[in-house]
Amino acid sequence: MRSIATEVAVIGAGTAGLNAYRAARAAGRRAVLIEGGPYGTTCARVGCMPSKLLIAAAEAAHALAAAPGFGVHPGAVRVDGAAVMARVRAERDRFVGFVLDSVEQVPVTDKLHGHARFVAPDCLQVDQHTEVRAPRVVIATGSSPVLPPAWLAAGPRVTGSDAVFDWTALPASVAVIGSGIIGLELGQALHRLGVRVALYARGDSMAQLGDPAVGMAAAQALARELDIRFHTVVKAIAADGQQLLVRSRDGEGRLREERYDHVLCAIGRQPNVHQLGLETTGLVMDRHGVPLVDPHTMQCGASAIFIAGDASNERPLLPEAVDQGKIAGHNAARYPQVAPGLRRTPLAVAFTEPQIATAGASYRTLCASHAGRFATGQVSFEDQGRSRVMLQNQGLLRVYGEFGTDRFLGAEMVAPRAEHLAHLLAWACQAGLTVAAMLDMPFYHPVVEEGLRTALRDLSRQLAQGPAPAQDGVPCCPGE
Ligand SMILES: Cc1cc2nc3c(=O)[nH]c(=O)nc-3n(C[C@H](O)[C@H](O)[C@H](O)COP(=O)(O)OP(=O)(O)OC[C@H]3O[C@@H](n4cnc5c(N)ncnc54)[C@H](O)[C@@H]3O)c2cc1C
Ligand SMILES: NC(=O)c1ccc[n+]([C@@H]2O[C@H](COP(=O)([O-])OP(=O)(O)OC[C@H]3O[C@@H](n4cnc5c(N)ncnc54)[C@H](O)[C@@H]3O)[C@@H](O)[C@H]2O)c1
Repeated sequence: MRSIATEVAVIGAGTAGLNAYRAARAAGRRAVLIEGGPYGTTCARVGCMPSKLLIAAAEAAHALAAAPGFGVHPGAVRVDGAAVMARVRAERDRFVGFVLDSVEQVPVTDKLHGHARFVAPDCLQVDQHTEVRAPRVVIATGSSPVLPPAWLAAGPRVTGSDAVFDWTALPASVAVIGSGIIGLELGQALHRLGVRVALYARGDSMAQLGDPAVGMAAAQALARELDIRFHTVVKAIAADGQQLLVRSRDGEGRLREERYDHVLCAIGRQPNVHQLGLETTGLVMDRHGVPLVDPHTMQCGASAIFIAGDASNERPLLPEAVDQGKIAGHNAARYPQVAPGLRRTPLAVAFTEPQIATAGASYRTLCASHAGRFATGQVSFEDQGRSRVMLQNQGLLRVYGEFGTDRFLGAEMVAPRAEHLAHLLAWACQAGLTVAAMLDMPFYHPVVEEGLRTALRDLSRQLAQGPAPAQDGVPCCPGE
């Protein structure tokens, strides 16, 4: 085994790792980037980009299906599944190509291929071929889908989301398990492309939502179109000829057996930290076995080990992987002089229709941090002018503000064009605006943002009334 020495070792050449490597080099350190799988990043190969390509095709099909509502009759619509998937794969490959170009810019001497694991806090072993001595390490190993072995045993047609983007045609039927972001985005897209989809949700949670009222509105809006089996647990999956037999039990205890061509398992992702030899590092772990990390410095305890991206299990989203990677790489280079980096207001968007978005503090966070100290304003999009014009008049937006300061705290929504509303709200939140200051901003007409203004006016009224007096026995969450 050969041995090399460097100043900063980065494990994983995904989005977080590439940003960490560049930040460490920019700070003047020698660095080595270690990658165990294919280059190209999860985002470009099997994440954000191919999923949005599939959704874009589904939106095109849906626009035709919705056209008669406007008196426009497009005639017989045919979805060419092979062509849909060919475009998804071709565009995906193009995006991956851009990442590969940037990896090419990394000098060969700074790149190492193989799986790294710690043998000591300052020493990594890469496969069986190289020992890397590094006084500072960034863990940027990403995450993997949770795939129960008992389900996988039913055969190769039980998969996580990665496999979908390599399909060369659309199957006739798919069972989607999980009502998180991946299950809802891909389940709705496949349904709109003509695939028979049933989505199994063990409860009634929807994507990242925690506000029960918004969650219910999302469940109603999506279930209008998609076959969602709420409170239904998948008990077993078995091979049945060319198909898969899914056995499930619903909330009333009824058992069902149904056949599908594929099962898409979307029950969450877990950080890739369990094969890293972390037991040799002395780091303190949380209950999931992920090292405890300072979210402002990305430093694990007082050690010279940093963690970034999905591996940190903090906010497993692309923009966070970029920011965390930069902070981790910069601080690894400066260790022991670490400093807080820029963490932005939380923002998350599920690209369903209507879109599901959260900005700023979530309802659940506020129930813990601001119990009885925040007010809620809301608007339904059912009668919102522009939304009705577009025949997209469904959804609910709830905005939260702080009693006493009038400060805007956050929002949860299922709404038309929520990606844009959520950006506005995240910016307002990060700028520390009060609700009154937000209402002083311009609102054009007729726009979906007028719905946001209605919700803010409602919030303003609730804030002016002050918190409701606490009542014995009544859970005192928001002042609503
Ligand atoms: C279907 C899907 C859709 C998504 N859509 C969105 C979206 O629309 N918007 C959004 O913001 N986010 C989205 N995400 C999330 C986003 O893709 C991730 O948060 C982001 O890509 C994580 O980047 P990362 O650098 O942490 O991990 P990765 O890009 O996965 O990089 C980790 C790298 O580490 C390597 N590695 C692992 N272990 C080792 C080891 N021991 N040694 C060496 N190398 C190792 C892996 O091979 C991998 O290349 C989506 C995710 C999925 C799955
Ligand atoms: N648009 C985006 O930004 C986007 C898109 C896709 C993925 N992502 C990222 O990827 C992450 C992973 O997505 P995900 O949807 O796999 O996970 P998730 O954590 O968002 O959702 C998993 C869902 O599966 C359910 N579940 C768990 N175990 C189950 C079981 N045994 N049976 C049935 N249901 C079960 C959970 O209750 C939850 O609703 C997301 O949290 C997000 O960070 C983001």
